[in-house]
Amino acid sequence: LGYNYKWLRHLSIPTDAVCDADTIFALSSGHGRCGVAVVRVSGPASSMVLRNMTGLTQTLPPPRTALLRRITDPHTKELLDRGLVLWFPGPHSFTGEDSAEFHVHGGPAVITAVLQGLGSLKGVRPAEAGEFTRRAFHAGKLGLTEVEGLGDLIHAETEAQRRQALRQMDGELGHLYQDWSSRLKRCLAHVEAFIDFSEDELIEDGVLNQVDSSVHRLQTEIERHLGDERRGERLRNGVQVVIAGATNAGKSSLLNTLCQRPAAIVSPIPGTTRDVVEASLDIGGFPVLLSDTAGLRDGLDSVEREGVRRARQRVEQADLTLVVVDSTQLPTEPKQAPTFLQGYLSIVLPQPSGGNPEEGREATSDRVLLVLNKSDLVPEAQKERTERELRESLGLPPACFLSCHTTTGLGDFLAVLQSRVKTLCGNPLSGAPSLTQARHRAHLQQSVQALSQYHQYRNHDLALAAEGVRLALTHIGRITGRVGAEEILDIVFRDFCIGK
Ligand SMILES: Nc1nc2c(ncn2[C@@H]2O[C@H](COP(=O)(O)OP(=O)(O)OP(=O)(O)O)[C@@H](O)[C@H]2O)c(=O)[nH]1
Ligand SMILES: [K+]
Ligand SMILES: [Mg+2]
Repeated sequence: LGYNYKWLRHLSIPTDAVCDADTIFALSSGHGRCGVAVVRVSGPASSMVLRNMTGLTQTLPPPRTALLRRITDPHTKELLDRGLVLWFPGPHSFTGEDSAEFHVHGGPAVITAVLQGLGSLKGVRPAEAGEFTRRAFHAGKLGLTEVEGLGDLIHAETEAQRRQALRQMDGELGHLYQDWSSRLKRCLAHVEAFIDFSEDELIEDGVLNQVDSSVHRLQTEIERHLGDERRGERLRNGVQVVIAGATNAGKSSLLNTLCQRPAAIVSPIPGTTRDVVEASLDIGGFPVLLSDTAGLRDGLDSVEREGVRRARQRVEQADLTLVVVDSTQLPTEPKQAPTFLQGYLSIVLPQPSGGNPEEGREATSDRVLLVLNKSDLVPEAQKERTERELRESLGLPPACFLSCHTTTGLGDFLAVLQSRVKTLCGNPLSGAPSLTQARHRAHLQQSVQALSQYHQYRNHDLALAAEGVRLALTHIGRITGRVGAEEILDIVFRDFCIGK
């Protein structure tokens, strides 16, 4: 276990999980027909596996160097394929153990034959989901946030997601949490020293004041990290964009235009859409989960009413709502357009309950985009004057004229949409690394809460105050995996596939 032993003591992991002597193997490249498939092997028997499968009886290949070999069945010696083999002696491997790789032709029969050959060797078994990464974690090659970053990198579908995941895998988020953790440890050590030695006057009085300000600074930093309006989580999970509006405004047409396929049924019959229809989009490198919803009206039948209920629910949860308006319904006198649209918005969006109306208006502007659809049916002059009126009227969210039929105005609309989505996700490369997971958020919130326990008891019960710091430390430790419960590890590794 080498140098990792020190912090492994803090992990309540059954020792058999750490010292698993099995050698594992799995197909690490994607499933299905492909040019090259990579089969990975890790564990103490890796060198034996390599010898038996490649006929390299005397010497092993030089470390980390590809060698073209005949790959054979270990028992019958039948030729299975010719491919590249690589040898990674531990600890300089992904898992920290002796490992090997076979790069073979990606046909299903070749892969099956190689996997069967490996499985027939003694002490060698198929890997479980995430087991390679789990071994890397136990060997101290990766922290838990790095493991999660790796998982996100494997699942990243857009450019911005890839950047954020890579940053996390590189350890930036882990370092931030590690830094908080070591500062908390120092605070705890000082409080405990004060408890133990202050009566003998072996410790100066200023120590506690220092701890006070350190704890205070930490609280502020963690709270700032928490106050990111979920940008990192949004980038990781996708921005929730909901299309809403009256029946027949062209909501489903907009969904289909944006995802460039007939995902939702379009028809001139009002009340066509009932179920929420979803599509994933990549908007300028940012992930968007777009939902089309039922047109809002007092439903005629119970099914439509349920559709409207679901639509309203989606709007409430949305990061951004595209409110679609049929432009032919706009007043022909452009001066009246702002008032008309204010009224339209108040029907589509849930009414803000109390609070400052100015604030409510600002929040609406941020979370809404008006799409004035069917612009092909509106005279050019009326459009221009309406646009001018809308620009000059305060308090309305930005509005774009668009025709789903001719796609006129689509470019401008996409530019506005992209800049909104970008703001909602933040730049994954600038500033401090983002909070990316609800799991981290929960522990950080509990950590901040525990720190307020410190302040609460600081003047009358130092033992309880110290307990607050200890608790805060435990929660940060749960994020990085340094202080771990097996369930947390299970949750993290479960998200990996076999071969990772
Ligand atoms: N001229 C014109 N017609 C459009 C445009 N967009 C949609 N339509 C038509 O408007 C009608 C309603 O379109 P849908 O996309 O089904 O409208 P919806 O808002 O999803 O309707 P519901 O699901 O019933 O609420 C269809 O006949 C579309 O062809 C447009 O840009 N121009
Ligand atoms: K319709
Ligand atoms: Mg529809």
